[in-house]
Amino acid sequence: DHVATHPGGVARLLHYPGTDGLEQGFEAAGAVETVGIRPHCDFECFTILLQSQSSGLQVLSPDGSWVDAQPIQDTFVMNIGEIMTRMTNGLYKSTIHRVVQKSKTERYSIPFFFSVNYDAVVGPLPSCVTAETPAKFPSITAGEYIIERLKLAVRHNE
Ligand SMILES: O=C(O)CCC(=O)C(=O)O
Ligand SMILES: [Fe+2]
Repeated sequence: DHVATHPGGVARLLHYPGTDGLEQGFEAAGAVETVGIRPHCDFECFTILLQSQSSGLQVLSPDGSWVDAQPIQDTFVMNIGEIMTRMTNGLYKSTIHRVVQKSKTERYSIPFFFSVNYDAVVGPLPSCVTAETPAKFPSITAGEYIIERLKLAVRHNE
């Protein structure tokens, strides 16, 4: 529709080398911090992820446990991003996920982050705002929001 006439889109080409020897005692070794990607939500509207047949991607379940998103041949994983959460006023929740590379097999993945137009103002859609659930997020352009989140992520990794 009108917020996706010239949408932003970014793809990452990721390679996680095999981690020989980390399979046992992985968590104890504190390797979660160093091999893979820390827990995060994607910022954009949604993500389409292609992953090789080596596992590693995990999704945080509402009960607080990490669930393996086992690769399924010829399928993509879709993640809801934070812009979608904001547009739906929290109804569609962005998924917290991480990558824990503890396999001897190397892993490749290609996430494609689909944003709406960077100059589109995103905020809770009128159909998602009611008297019982007032707007939980201010409106902001998608581009400004993504820059803000990227800056935070960079600061976090310092
Ligand atoms: O490599 C993966 O499977 C996930 C990558 C990811 O979550 C990200 O780049 O935001
Ligand atoms: Fe991600």
